Amino acid sequence: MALTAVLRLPARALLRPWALLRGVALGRTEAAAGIRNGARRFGSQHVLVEPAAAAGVAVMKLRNPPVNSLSLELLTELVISLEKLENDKVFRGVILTSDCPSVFSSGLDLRELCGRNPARYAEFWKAVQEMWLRFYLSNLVLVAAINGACPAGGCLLSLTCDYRVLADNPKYLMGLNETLLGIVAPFWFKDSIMNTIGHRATEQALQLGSLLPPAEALQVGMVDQVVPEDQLLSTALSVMAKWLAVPDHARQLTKSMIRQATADRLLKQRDADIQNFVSFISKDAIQKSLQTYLEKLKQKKG
Ligand SMILES: CCCCCCCCCCC/C=C/C(=O)SCCNC(=O)CCNC(=O)[C@H](O)C(C)(C)COP(=O)(O)OP(=O)(O)OC[C@H]1O[C@@H](n2cnc3c(N)ncnc32)[C@H](O)[C@@H]1OP(=O)(O)O
Repeated sequence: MALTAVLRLPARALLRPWALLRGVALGRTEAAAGIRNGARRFGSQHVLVEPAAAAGVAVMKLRNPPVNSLSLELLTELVISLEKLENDKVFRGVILTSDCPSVFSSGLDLRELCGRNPARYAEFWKAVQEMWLRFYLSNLVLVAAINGACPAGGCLLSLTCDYRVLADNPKYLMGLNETLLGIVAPFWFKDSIMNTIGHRATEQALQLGSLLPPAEALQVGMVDQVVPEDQLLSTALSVMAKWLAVPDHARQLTKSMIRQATADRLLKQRDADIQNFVSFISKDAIQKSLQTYLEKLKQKKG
């Protein structure tokens, strides 16, 4: 960033060196535009973060076109962006949404699950674990504004949030559909959904790999609200206002009391979970099933 541009920055940006780094990542024009509007805006290649109209609230947008598949890069950038917001005392809540049309996130990037070597699988899985742990245990209030399809890992990401609002569109299917790919959702995916929709509903949803349309997702409790698409952000902001009316320390301790035990199950066996993943995903039969699924997805268009 040129010295003249630095000098034009407001004092509060200079007090936060990472705010300058964001500017570098965004490119000078975009960063400067954000600051000129009085709004601090930052981002990385795949995650855009901008302050919402409400004080203390940031909107975090996934932007890994075309379908926000959760690649190693996107997972890493999500964790870094959340950490930056947690370290910036200005922010108390985050609205998580998508910058890609009609898809919130297509789940884990299938290209990360096929044809890679064991070391890369291990690195990728560590990043999936890290994303889940950091979002699930975040001190901030996280509200998911789900503006598109939300299968598998995308659903998992939304389940880390404190509240989910889904836009009412029959194409916006949501759920943990791993079994339909011939793979198995690990225990902490299962814990996330079971803590949200309960034991019986999980037995069905997880074994069947159900992808639910909005009305059914609401009925089973996978989301807390379904609203017309043009009201998604305003609803997320109203929900956020309600959650932010509670004193942070009391809410944070309560959240941790409810969620820590679930997170500890993974924390106690992170390495074993990575080894399980690597040996499972490396099996010929699993690779074949994933390749077939990926090819079907590609052929869908033709
Ligand atoms: C004993 C126990 C041990 C346990 C050990 C662990 C086991 C492993 C656990 C792994 C858990 C996995 C979790 C996952 O998240 S797997 C990913 C599952 N995701 C899906 O099934 C969704 C697939 N995608 C779709 O259904 C559609 O793409 C979607 C509805 C999201 C959007 O549809 P749309 O029509 O808008 O777009 P297209 O389908 O045309 O897709 C556009 C291009 O994007 C590619 N694509 C789609 N999804 C993915 C993906 N997840 N990863 C990579 N690429 C993806 C698609 O192929 C198109 O590509 P092309 O343009 O090249 O054709």
